[in-house]
Amino acid sequence: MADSECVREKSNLNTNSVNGYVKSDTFNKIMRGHAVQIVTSEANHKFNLNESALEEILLSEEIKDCSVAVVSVAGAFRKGKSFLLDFFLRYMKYTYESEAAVYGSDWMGASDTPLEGFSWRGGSERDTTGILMWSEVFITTLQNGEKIAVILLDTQGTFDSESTVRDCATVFALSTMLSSIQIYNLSQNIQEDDLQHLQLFTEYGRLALADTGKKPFQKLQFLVRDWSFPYEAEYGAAGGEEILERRLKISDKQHPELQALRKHIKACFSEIHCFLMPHPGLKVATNPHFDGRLSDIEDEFKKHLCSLVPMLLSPEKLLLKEISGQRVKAKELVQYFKSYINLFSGDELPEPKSMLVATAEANNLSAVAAAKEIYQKVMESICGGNKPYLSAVHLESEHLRCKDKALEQFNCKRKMGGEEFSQSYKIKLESDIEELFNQFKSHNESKNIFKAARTPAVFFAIAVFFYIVSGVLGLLGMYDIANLCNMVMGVALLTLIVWSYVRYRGEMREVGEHIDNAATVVWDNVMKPSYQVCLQKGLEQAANSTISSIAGTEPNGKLKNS
Ligand SMILES: Nc1nc2c(ncn2[C@@H]2O[C@H](COP(=O)(O)OP(=O)(O)OP(=O)(O)O)[C@@H](O)[C@H]2O)c(=O)[nH]1
Ligand SMILES: [Mg+2]
Repeated sequence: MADSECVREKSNLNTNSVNGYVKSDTFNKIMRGHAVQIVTSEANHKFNLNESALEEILLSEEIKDCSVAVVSVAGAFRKGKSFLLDFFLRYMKYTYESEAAVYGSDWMGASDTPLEGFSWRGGSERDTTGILMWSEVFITTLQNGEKIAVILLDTQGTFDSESTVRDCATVFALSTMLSSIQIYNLSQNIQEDDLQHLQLFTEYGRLALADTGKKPFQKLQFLVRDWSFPYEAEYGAAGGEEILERRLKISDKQHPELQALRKHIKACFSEIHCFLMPHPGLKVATNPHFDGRLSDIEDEFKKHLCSLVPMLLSPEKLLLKEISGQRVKAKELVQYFKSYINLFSGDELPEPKSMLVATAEANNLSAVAAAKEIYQKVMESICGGNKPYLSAVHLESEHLRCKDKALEQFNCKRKMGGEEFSQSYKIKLESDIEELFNQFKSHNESKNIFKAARTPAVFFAIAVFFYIVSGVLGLLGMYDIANLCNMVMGVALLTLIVWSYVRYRGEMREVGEHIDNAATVVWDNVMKPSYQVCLQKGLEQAANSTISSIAGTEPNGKLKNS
């Protein structure tokens, strides 16, 4: 946009224009509206929505049924986001408010007026936290007569020393999801790490949204501050497009990882643009007493600000917020704020990690997988598949040997993140190995033919026992009890038939399980103890007879008649 377009002469105004910038004391004195903290960042790294404040702005009679254009500025901390937004505010007031005409002929205002609006300041410590919305919503009418509302959002800068990667991703993703124009504020250049962070944050936002098959976000405007290479690409939109084209170019020669990153970014936004801003001058960057007055800002910066702001915010350039192809009204935006913030405060989304933590995690997980594979392979060769049954003691000692081998392999592997970090993965490996061992154990048990035959043997023994008892009782004339014994025998035989059917057909497996459990109970509580008692008695008897034959006495203690 030409410089002259920015300077709007209002013939009925008594203003004093110098170098295109208006000297007017009235400008900015009437600063209506204020920044409202919509999303607050809590000490426990949670984000809260200030619903009442949001509703107060968006549900006001005047705008609640209007479609909205939401402009947000995001990016690293301390890079002039809030400062830029205050110029947006000046433009909005000048262009969209009827009284704005009294301020002068140039939206940038007087050269000696401090810059006000969203809080901004110099220094190295972060200023903005959470997400702020300007309380005054600007209203304009489109050519088709539709009234629309323009909303400005300021966001917490990313990568300050108090925020986790999750905090940064949440703010960036939330503001991208809720805005129709996201301005990605960068310093000096578009670097590969800027693109990587954009990929991470937008992926986080995309994950939170239901996949509609469409591009999830609308316009992305890269804004490079302090561009120092105008001889390579000129300041402004044309130079920006040139740089953007170079940075987002995909070629076959590129590593697949770099190609994927670029494809991802292009797939996320329906429009991507770039603008190169010159340095605003040393007073802006280094003077602690700088209060934002235009007279302290370099002309080159003001000139390009004058083309950037209308390019984004003039009525014909505004982009209406759409979600899933539907225009969003102000009252609906409240709902979206609520549901999106809930998405990010829940546990459903994976935790975005720093590059080191994510790499160290992947590293340790692959070491765990390799060690587990070794354990599994060796155990497989000992007791897996069609290998014969192994005694429990033998299996246990083999398990310990293989476990040691796997742990040694895990310890030997080089891993990122340090000893303490990998300790939790070692614990995970041990528990995974125990789980695998339990599987091998039960598989091994199933190969024990005696254990497999326990259920039929128990029920068959019950049937035979009660058959004999009923015969004896029949002989003694105790027919009632004999009949009862016959019935128990019948039930035992029937159970045996059902069990055989279940085993053969593989159906009604829970019935089979109950029968096996019943057989185990009978075996453990009745048959095994009686068998052990008999065995012990037999052994005692055998020992006694051996002793007595050596001592020349009868097993009952009497002397033999030799
Ligand atoms: N070098 C340089 N400094 C700028 C520019 N714009 C503003 N500043 C200065 O940068 C400092 C920080 O400005 P803010 O607007 O508070 O920055 P911010 O990105 O909102 O910072 P946080 O809220 O902490 O994330 C101020 O001293 C501004 O004067 C610019 O384009 N280049
Ligand atoms: Mg700020």
